[in-house]
Amino acid sequence: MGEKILVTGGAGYIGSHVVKQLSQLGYDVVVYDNLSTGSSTAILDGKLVIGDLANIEQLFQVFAQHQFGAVFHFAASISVPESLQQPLAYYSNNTVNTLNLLKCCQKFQVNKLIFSSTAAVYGETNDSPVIESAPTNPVNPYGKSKLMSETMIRDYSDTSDLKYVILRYFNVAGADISGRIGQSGKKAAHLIKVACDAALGIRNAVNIFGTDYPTVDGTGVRDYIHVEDLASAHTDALSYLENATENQILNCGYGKGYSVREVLSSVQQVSGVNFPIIETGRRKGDPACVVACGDRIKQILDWQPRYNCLETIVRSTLDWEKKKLKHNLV
Ligand SMILES: NC(=O)c1ccc[n+]([C@@H]2O[C@H](COP(=O)([O-])OP(=O)(O)OC[C@H]3O[C@@H](n4cnc5c(N)ncnc54)[C@H](O)[C@@H]3O)[C@@H](O)[C@H]2O)c1
Ligand SMILES: O=c1ccn([C@@H]2O[C@H](COP(=O)(O)OP(=O)(O)O[C@H]3O[C@H](CO)[C@@H](O)[C@H](O)[C@H]3O)[C@@H](O)[C@H]2O)c(=O)[nH]1
Repeated sequence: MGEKILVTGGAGYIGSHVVKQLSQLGYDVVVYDNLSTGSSTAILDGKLVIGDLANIEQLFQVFAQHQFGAVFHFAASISVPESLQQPLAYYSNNTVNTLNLLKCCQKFQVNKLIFSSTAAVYGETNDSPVIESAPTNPVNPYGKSKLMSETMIRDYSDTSDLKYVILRYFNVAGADISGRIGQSGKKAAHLIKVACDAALGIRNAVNIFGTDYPTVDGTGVRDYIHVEDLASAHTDALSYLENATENQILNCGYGKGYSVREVLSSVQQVSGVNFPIIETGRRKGDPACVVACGDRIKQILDWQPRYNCLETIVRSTLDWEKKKLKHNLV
């Protein structure tokens, strides 16, 4: 067996894809997850400990039981609109619970951390594509809660042996290429998933949130990254940390933006269903355009994305949503 790795939130959408790839590489994985949005069936390999990061005593026990070589920290609450309604819940789950995890790393001398951050830390930015050194001005509690976590990680690292890679994900979509896992969270309302649901008749229509943005066609522009490529960025980050002398903050995106209309048209074309589209007002907290400069991650980690194509991303999401429908998993 390889090095022992702790994966918080490994029963969730992105975490489960990383657990799969880590196991394929021979790592010995322990998932710590409260199953609030994740599912035990998403863990294809490795051991699951059901527990909440707020329960620091249980977390201490897990660290005491295993000698972890590294920690991947995915567990969090992830909905921007929900964070605007329940900011304190987001600061508790995303910021305070990251502090709990850092206390465990300190107590048990675990010195490698890979943290799931987000493009939401940049907020409204005039830069497109956005580089990692751009100002961080998050416009919603979700983004702020993640930026606070980044700050704690950086400050703790400055005074300890902790080495970290903070990965700032852009818009994650798609599913396991072999069709075994994908996004299952009931509250997930990401654009590509919602559009696939409409194509499959699970919902009647798709709302476009805002048509008056200063973008190519007035709708929001985002950089969509396939979850398999995002997962391989994590295993590359772990390899990097094996010999790292420097910490890294890296964007995870392809550097190409698509508007909401372009995404909807791709889903209609791939599915062959012209579901209704309703133009509505802007959603609070949404920036106009968020596109990564993805040069640094390729340079530092030698990351080589394999699924950099909107149609591929849409097709794999649609296949997964079809499978969920067929097996009554919706
Ligand atoms: N999905 C995206 O587009 C996206 C974009 C940027 C960043 N991220 C970040 O990636 C990470 C994973 O997101 P995801 O899309 O896989 O979400 P997800 O909801 O599918 O996964 C989160 C997992 O964490 C678990 N969890 C939540 N709170 C917990 C707690 N207190 N204790 C133990 N387990 C807990 C959930 O049960 C779930 O399994 C998050 O940190 C998120 O902020 C996601
Ligand atoms: O029914 C919908 C859903 C979304 N959108 C638009 O589609 C774009 C993408 O929205 P969505 O898929 O909800 O993702 P974001 O709000 O961009 O946020 C995602 O991407 C961020 C990083 O960029 C992550 O931090 C968040 O966790 C993740 O939800 C935005 O312009 C939305 O306004 C619609 O028009 N209609």
